[in-house]
Amino acid sequence: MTEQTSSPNGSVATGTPGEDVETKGTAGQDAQQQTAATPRPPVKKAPAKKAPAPKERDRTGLKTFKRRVPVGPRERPTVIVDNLHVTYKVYATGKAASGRNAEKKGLLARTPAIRRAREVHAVRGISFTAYEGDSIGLVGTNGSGKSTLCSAIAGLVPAAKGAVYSEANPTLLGVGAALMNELSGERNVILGGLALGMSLEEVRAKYDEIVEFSGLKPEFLDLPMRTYSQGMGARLRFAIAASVSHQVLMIDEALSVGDRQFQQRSESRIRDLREQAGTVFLVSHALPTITKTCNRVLWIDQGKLIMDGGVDEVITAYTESENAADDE
Ligand SMILES: Nc1ncnc2c1ncn2[C@@H]1O[C@H](COP(=O)(O)OP(=O)(O)OP(=O)(O)O)[C@@H](O)[C@H]1O
Repeated sequence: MTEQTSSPNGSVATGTPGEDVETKGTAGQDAQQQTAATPRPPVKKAPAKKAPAPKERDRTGLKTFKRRVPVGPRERPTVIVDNLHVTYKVYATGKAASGRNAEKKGLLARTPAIRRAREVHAVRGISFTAYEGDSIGLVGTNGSGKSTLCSAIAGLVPAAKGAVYSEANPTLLGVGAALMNELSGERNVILGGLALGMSLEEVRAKYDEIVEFSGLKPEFLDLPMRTYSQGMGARLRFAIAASVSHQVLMIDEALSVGDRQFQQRSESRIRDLREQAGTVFLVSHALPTITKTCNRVLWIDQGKLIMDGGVDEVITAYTESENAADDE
């Protein structure tokens, strides 16, 4: 289990609270496998080095820890969110009315703008544990903190307080996920695949599958992404991201812009990812999509976790609360 850090090279440290930190990576595994396959002459054993002390906090304000007790595959926690708080500092411009503009306040006053810092407390003490095989829907009204929570899990926004621990580097797939607008769809498939850690050969091998999944017509692949509709862009992003297995994949409204056929394909792909023992978070206002793809739902309101439970239970409570608010 790792704390999600935002290290520039994307590496992730693994650890358990109170124990020493280990770095998880394929390089180390490869080295181990190589050692097993090729016998080497005995070498003098170096005195055991003291393992480095755990990182207290990185610049995201998150800690690193190592799991102590091995647990069964389906009970393996993949993400632990512990009393997480996220705040944004925003600057609101105000107008100081003075002199001949004294009576002209607001938009008409031509006096210098005053920048006032205001804090938005977007996530307020959320705690939960996600397990392998979980597909977790995040529901809540606009501005309740769902996207912020996902960004914090992905290490894209720092925690003001609390921590996020993650088994792997969570991948966040949002409607604004970074592809290059000036490049063609084809180039973006290659770029996106490389960004997800595939080699060029792997991307080439998966290219046709990605394009087919996206449902984009071949003639569009030569065109720059800026000429694509929002739905077409979202389909390509999802197709690229879904072409690799993710231990933790977060999808933030990225499915809502595709057509019905694409949504069905995506829902089925999310179920596959889940079955491959990954963890999927799905932010969506489309409750039927959540019902079809998730086994668990978190209801967030005003930055707080209101309910964490089975799909029917949480969706029913959330819908009732929404209906009651509409009646008021
Ligand atoms: N970059 C930002 N800077 C300042 N405030 C932000 C920023 N992003 C979000 N917020 C604020 O944080 C709060 C939570 O926003 P967030 O986008 O996480 O909610 P959400 O539940 O995902 O909303 P929606 O369903 O509309 O996408 C809101 O009050 C929002 O105004």
